[in-house]
Amino acid sequence: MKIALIAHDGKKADMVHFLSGFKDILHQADVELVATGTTGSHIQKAGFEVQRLLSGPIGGDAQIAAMAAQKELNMVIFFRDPLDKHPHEPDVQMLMRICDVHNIPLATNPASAELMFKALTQA
Ligand SMILES: O=C(CO)COP(=O)(O)O
Repeated sequence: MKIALIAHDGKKADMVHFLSGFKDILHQADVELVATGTTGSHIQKAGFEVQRLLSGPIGGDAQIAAMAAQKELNMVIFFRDPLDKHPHEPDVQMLMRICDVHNIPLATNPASAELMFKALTQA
């Protein structure tokens, strides 16, 4: 199970808080985490093992999209900040589109992500 994690700056604390509530699942041997650069450093500091890609604005979102297109991801958690502007908005839209093209579960807020993670515990 490979899970991609991305959070805009205004949502990084929410991401760490969210993941901390699911430590048991996330520390399982068959769970791999991958994240955009800065999100990944926050996640690492919180004690999780995570593969860090480029920072979002310089291509990290695009790298995650490429992994999704190659069917390397089982799930994408992308906490977007709808109240902020992002210079790489085209990459953000592209990543979400690719998830839809390939039918990859995508959560863009903690409530949806929680439902998806709870489903994992029942699988
Ligand atoms: O910009 C992002 C998502 O669009 C996230 O990138 P960082 O994790 O590098 O901040």
